Amino acid sequence: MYRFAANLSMLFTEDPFLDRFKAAQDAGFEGVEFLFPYEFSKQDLKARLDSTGLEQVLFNLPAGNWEKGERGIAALPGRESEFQLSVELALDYAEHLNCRKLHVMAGICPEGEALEACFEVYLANLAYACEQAQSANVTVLIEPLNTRAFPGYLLSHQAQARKIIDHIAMPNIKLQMDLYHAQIMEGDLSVLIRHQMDYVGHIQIAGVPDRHEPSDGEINYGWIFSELAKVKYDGWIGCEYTPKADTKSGLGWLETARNIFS
Ligand SMILES: O=C(O)C(=O)[C@H](O)CO
Ligand SMILES: [Mg+2]
Repeated sequence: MYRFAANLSMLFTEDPFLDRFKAAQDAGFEGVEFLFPYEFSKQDLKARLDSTGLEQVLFNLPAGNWEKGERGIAALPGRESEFQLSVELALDYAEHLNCRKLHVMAGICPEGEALEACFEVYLANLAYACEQAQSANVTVLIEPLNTRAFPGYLLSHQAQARKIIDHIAMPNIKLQMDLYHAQIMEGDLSVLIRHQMDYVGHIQIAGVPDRHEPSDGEINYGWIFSELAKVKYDGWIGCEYTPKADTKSGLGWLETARNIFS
């Protein structure tokens, strides 16, 4: 049966980052994910995992200059050697944290660059990342992001991601199916769940349209969780949302989900 992971980049932000692991454990989570671990030492992160018994489920490769608006470098021509170094760094952290999933962000095609050139670089970089990750028993994830929150991002639809996965044709590239993004871009989530789970390596959830708790907004997650149970999804569900108020008071939905589906 699937398990819920707390995304520490968005949850428990009432606490300093390294204290969020204990907060997640106290709230009953069994795993954590986050965007970028690199400002912290592997040792400090590992110590939090060891002391809480939490599993490190996922994190992202370095994604360029986030403050300057970069959202990944995998598809950026001329940044290939930077990308290769980012793969090396991420795999080093992944090994230390015993993390088996890494999200490779594509990026936003720069002004003046042809989309075809960006896609070519993207495919070559993904193949490189998969080759490096395979010996480390790590799965590379690609995630379509919605164009409202991520204007210009190279990957925005589930079918696009499936085509890329088929093209790379390696066993350790999978889809990071974030239902928040999928609902905004295409909806029809039940059919996506029923027909594309062979591609899925990780799922994330949040309410739509405001990316608050799953209990907030237009998605009926009670229905979604039962659909995931029907297809026997037994991976992780990353809780990647901005709490409406504070994290703890917004966790009632998780209690309900656990009572029904665990
Ligand atoms: O924003 C998301 O949904 C993600 O999961 C990316 O990793 C970071 O933006
Ligand atoms: Mg996501």
